[in-house]
Amino acid sequence: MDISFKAVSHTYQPNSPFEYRALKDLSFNIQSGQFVAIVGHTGSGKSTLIQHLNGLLKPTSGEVMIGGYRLKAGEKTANIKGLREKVGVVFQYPEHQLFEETIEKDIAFGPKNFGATEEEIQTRLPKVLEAVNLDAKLLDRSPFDLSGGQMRRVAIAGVLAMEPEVLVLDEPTAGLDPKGQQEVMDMFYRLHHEKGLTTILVTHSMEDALKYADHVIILEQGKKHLEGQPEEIFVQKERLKQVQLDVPEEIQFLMDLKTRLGISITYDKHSVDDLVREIKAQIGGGR
Ligand SMILES: Nc1ncnc2c1ncn2[C@@H]1O[C@H](COP(=O)(O)OP(=O)(O)OP(=O)(O)O)[C@@H](O)[C@H]1O
Repeated sequence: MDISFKAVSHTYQPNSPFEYRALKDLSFNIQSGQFVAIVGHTGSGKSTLIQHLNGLLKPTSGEVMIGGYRLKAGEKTANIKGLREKVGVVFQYPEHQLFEETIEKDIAFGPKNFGATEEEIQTRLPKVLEAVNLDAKLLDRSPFDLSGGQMRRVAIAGVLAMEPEVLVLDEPTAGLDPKGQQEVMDMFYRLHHEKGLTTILVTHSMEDALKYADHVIILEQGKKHLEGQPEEIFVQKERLKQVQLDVPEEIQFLMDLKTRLGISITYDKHSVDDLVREIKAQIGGGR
């Protein structure tokens, strides 16, 4: 689904002493099928932004379009349930929201709520278990018997079981060890391509944004600071520094190669082997 924000502002608790303008005149477009990273410091408005994607929040002014669904102040969104079915949100620490007595019931909760039949649920279950790499033998167990990493997979399976078209991920790897982080991100990346999803990832990791996203939006105090393709955005060291963000390690490495050794390699999601080959070619290092 195409998504657009048109001059969106969001003010919390308006006309009260606690009034806070968390989004300020924000405009951008996301095309169906894109993998977008939203990056920004604590308090820059990332969570506020993503809550507009499934109608948990509405703009105070401006307009959000998600496919054919419109969110606008003073206007009732037609069929908001349909929107929530199509936009799956994996909130931070989603395992905290598990509550059913078995894993099967927890995964089935969302689809059931949206009217999926028992038969449909039984067809979806093996697929989502496979996607998150969970053993079907666990279905009758309590989610609370599992490890933290497995509990998160159950929670993610519950979102996938809704068969969303748009997947919104709010820091999905927070609190996982490095191996778990990579597994979870690789899983989302695979799903994104296999299912032709539109994916919106909120992250603090410049490396993840570089590795997985094809479009990046950097927020600062509720405003758009930078937007574009990762390889355009992440070379802008000074602009990133203004908002206390660093150039991702891989890009910094390529920049250092250029300034220190005169080796010029354009960023292109290299594997280590590709990189070694290119460096060798430039320094005349033979095979
Ligand atoms: N319910 C609320 N009432 C008042 N202010 C709020 C509310 N929720 C968030 N804010 C404020 O809005 C600003 C943006 O918050 P938001 O959670 O969107 O930022 P964020 O970029 O997601 O931060 P983090 O990385 O810490 O999750 C913050 O200054 C926050 O204090």
